[in-house]
Amino acid sequence: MKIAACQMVSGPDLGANLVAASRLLESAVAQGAQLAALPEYFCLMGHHDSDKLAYAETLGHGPIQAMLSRAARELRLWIIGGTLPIKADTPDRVRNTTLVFSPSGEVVARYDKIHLFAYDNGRESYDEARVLEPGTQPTAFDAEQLRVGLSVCYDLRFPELYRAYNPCELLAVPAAFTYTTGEKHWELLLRARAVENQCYVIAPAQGGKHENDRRTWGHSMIVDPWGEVLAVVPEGEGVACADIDPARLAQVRQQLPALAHRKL
Ligand SMILES: NC(=O)CC(=O)C(=O)O
Repeated sequence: MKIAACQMVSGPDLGANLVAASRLLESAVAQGAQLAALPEYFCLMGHHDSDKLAYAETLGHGPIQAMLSRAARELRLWIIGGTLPIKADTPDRVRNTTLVFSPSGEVVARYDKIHLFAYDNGRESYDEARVLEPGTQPTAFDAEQLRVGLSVCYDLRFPELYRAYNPCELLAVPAAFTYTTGEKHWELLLRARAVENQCYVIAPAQGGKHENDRRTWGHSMIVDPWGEVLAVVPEGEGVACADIDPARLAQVRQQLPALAHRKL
C-alpha cells in the first residue's frame, strides 16, 4: 500500500485550511496513495486557545468531519484526519481528536491525544491542559492488511503507548511540533519508535511560520522499520509518499527478532 503524509502550514481561517487539506489529499491520490494522513490541528492554528472551543464539533456533525468524509468517499482513500477539536464532556474543554475515515466515508476509529504538551523556555510557552481534556485509550484500526496504531504529537515522547500497539505494521503521529523542540528531537524520536517497534511510521506535521506567529518544525516523514527515512517534506505545504512493503517488515523482524525477545 502507498501511504502519504501531508504537511500543512495552517492558519486561523477554517475554510482556507479545509481547502488546503482537500488539495493535499487530492495530490496524495494523484501520486498513488491509498492512505493519507493530515497533521495535528490541520483545520485550525488559531490566535488563542479559546479558538479551539469556538470550532469544536460534536462527533458526527460539523464542516470539518463533513469535508473529511466527502474526501475519503470521493477519492476512495483511507484518511487519518490529523486532529480536530471535539467537544469534551467537561464544559470549556475539548479533546484533540484523530478520526479515521474509510474509503466509504465512514468513521472507523477515534483517538484522543493522551499526553498534553507543556513547554516553557522563558521565550515560548505552551500548556495544552488549559483547554484540552486528555484521552485515555490507545486506539488501533485495520486498513486492509495494515494494523495502524494512533498517537498525536507529544505522545511521541512516551514509548509505552506504542508498545500497547504491538503487533502492528504502521504507527501514525500527526503533529505540530514546535520549531525549537522539533529541530532537536523530532526525527530522533520518530526513528526510535520505528526501530524499537519494528514498524513503519507516518508522521504528517505542521511546518512553517503560522499567522498566529507560531513556528513549527515540519519535516513530515515516513520511516521504515529499520529506521530509514523514506520520504520527507522539510518545510511548507507538501506530500511525502512511500510504499509499505510487507516483505521489508518481515525481513527486519526475521533478521533481528527483537520484538520476539521482549521480556517486560
Ligand atoms: N506540540 C506538541 O504537542 C509536542 C511538541 O512540540 C514536543 O513534544 O516537542
